[in-house]
Amino acid sequence: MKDLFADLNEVQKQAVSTIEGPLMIIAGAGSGKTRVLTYRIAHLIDKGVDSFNILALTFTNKAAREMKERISLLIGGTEAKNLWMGTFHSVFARILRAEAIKLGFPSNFTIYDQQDCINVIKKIINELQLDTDIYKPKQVLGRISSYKNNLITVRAYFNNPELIQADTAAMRPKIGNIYQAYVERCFKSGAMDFDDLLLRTNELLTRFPESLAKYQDRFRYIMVDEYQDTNHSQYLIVKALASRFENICVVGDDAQSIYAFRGANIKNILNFKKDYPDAKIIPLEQNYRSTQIIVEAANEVIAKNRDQLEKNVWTQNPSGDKIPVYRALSDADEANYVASEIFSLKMSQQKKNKNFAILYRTNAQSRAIEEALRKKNISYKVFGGLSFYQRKEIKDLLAYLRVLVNPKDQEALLRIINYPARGIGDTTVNKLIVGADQQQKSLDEILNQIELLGNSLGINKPTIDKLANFWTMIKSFQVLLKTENVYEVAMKVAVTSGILKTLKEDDTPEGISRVENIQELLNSLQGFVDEQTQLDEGDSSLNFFLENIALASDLDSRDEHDDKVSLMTIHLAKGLEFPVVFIVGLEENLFPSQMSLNTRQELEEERRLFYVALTRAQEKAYFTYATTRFRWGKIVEGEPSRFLEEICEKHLEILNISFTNTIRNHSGLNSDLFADDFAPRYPKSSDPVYKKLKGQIKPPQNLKSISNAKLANPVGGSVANLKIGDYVLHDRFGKGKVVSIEGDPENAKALINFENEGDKKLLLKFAKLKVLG
Ligand SMILES: Nc1ncnc2c1ncn2[C@@H]1O[C@H](COP(=O)(O)OP(=O)(O)OP(=O)(O)O)[C@@H](O)[C@H]1O
Ligand SMILES: [Mg+2]
Repeated sequence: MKDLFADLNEVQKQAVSTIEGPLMIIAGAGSGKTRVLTYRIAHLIDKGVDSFNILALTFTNKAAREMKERISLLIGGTEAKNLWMGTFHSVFARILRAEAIKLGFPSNFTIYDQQDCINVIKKIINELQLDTDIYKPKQVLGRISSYKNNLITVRAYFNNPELIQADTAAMRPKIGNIYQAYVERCFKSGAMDFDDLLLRTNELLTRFPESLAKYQDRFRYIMVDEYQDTNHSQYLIVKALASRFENICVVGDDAQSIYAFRGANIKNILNFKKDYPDAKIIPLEQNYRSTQIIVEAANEVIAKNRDQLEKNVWTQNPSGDKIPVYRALSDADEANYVASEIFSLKMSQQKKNKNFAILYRTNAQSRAIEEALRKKNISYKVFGGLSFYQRKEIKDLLAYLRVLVNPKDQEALLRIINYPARGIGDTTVNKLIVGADQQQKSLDEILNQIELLGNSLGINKPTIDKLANFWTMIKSFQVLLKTENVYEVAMKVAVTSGILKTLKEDDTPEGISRVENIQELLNSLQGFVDEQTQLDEGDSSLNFFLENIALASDLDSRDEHDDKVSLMTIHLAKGLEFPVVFIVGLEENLFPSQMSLNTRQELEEERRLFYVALTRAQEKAYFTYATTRFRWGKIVEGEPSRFLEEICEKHLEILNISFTNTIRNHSGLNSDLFADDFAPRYPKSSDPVYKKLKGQIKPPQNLKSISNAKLANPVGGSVANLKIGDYVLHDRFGKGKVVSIEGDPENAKALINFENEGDKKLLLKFAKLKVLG
């Protein structure tokens, strides 16, 4: 056991050793809040608190995993295993699984992602014959989400004339009706959306005192990181759970509250003292992350905000380099500058790709940067954006799996009922939906009796047969699920449903990459099965796999061993740190965003976002802006962001760079430079910059063009020739010896005896094996 206190300063020690009673740590960026939380948990366990009684809520599941690992290292042993740590959504999804029946939901309820929710809303808007230009589905969903996060149920909505009036005044009087239909439909489908995971937890804790008592008793020590970004619903859950023992510790930074648009409520910080009058409040002011210049520049910007708690963040770190400001002539120029700078720092300072982050305000900005990095052969990973699990082919296969677990999941069922095409048209589907509504049944109940009911629903015999065949197939997969592991079942689904066959018929590069994606999903299922069988109490159910996917944020896939430059929006970068950070697109109307210029509060949130971005940097930060940028299909001109002007010139190194990146002027006269931006500038249509920009508008090349032959056996030749008695090396299981091989060459499986992991049966097609001979 390590001396926990050796790694902490005096104030941090005080925070870690205060274990009883309410405690709030409100402190600046990089001052060790997350570190204190980690050490505090280790200290609690060291003091004899059962890890079973500790709950810690983090911003991402990855952050929770890392904290757990750190705690294990600090205290040794396996105690940290029992800790409940994760995001609000994943922790309370787990609780709801156990308690769902009480709320009228099946325990295998589906978790709808945003796309599922939007699909449901679109259908409702359509059925109510409303105009989607007025009732924009995404906006309607946002509205419903904000009601839910403020615990305004449908009934509460209709009892609140003010809300109804507000929606009516916004020319959307039917929002309440959509909300009502939406909630009913989700309930009928046995599905919860993200907001429901919190709303239903609140319902559970309020309606069922015995459940409240049970979890209060269990979670005797509660900790919340990034407290500034909790919403009302989360606040109430924490408050309810903590009300018995009041051992609650929240850490946060009001200057980093950046999720107001999603309902985060900064008042939660201000109310803490009211809720717990005895609360101890500890400020941390020493920043350990960044150079002096970065800390001072960040302080200067945030000082312009009126709504903030007084703080004095300082650091003993070296003063560091000034922050270069690069004025680019276009987004492509900006991207090339960033890529060249990364390239040269890698050369001159032996930096690794993973030491760099490029942060931007909107996802769309990544495209130009990606292109520039690709040209320089710098590997990168884009976080956010369209995640792997949202791709059509992946959602299709997942929809089959969802129906197996929860046949009431109507979104999933409608997605696959005629995919791949099996002659069940929209008219038939509508008849099924109408029939189900009339008979107060769910679609799966109708399908269960389709041979009996089909006729009365006006469906002809051949179509009834098709429906019956489809449903028999689904049932047969469900039976399989009882005996086979989830990988085997998914493989069977992909083949038998015809998904793989249909995708393989398309031999364009896009089609091939879809097949690859399906194989990647199957790989991850195999990985999941392997991983769960290794854990003593692993839950290897399909349900658990699907839940992990539904709750996974893209950030969870960040791998420290992956040497890649990180590209992400600033919102995602919260809590992270990188040696070198580029903040790009520092232009008025982009950052601060155009949408935020209406009120002081909105502008202040943008400024906090800037503060978050800059304080991610440890050794060096860069600012860039472009005087012209390709946005919304046209070229727009940009002025430097006001945030640049809020930083004292002495912290900046103004680079006056020509288009070719050669001449640098280190004059430091940023005001001159900014003045220059009011002068007429590029582009004119005859201008080379304009032409260059236009040249960029090509659709992105699909880089994957792997032949079908390779797809059929992605492992290549070596494993194909595997013999009994060969020694092999597996990524995770280590060294082993082949005991037997079975099955046809396409689907051969080998039983391998691993030195440390014992016997495992692996499908050679996917197993990452190296033959040692
Ligand atoms: N007492 C200390 N001695 C040495 N390093 C420290 C100390 N406290 C914190 N650090 C380091 O400083 C960095 C910032 O710490 P941490 O991430 O905990 O700060 P934070 O307050 O949570 O930041 P943010 O506001 O960005 O979430 C980390 O690399 C951490 O290991
Ligand atoms: Mg932190």
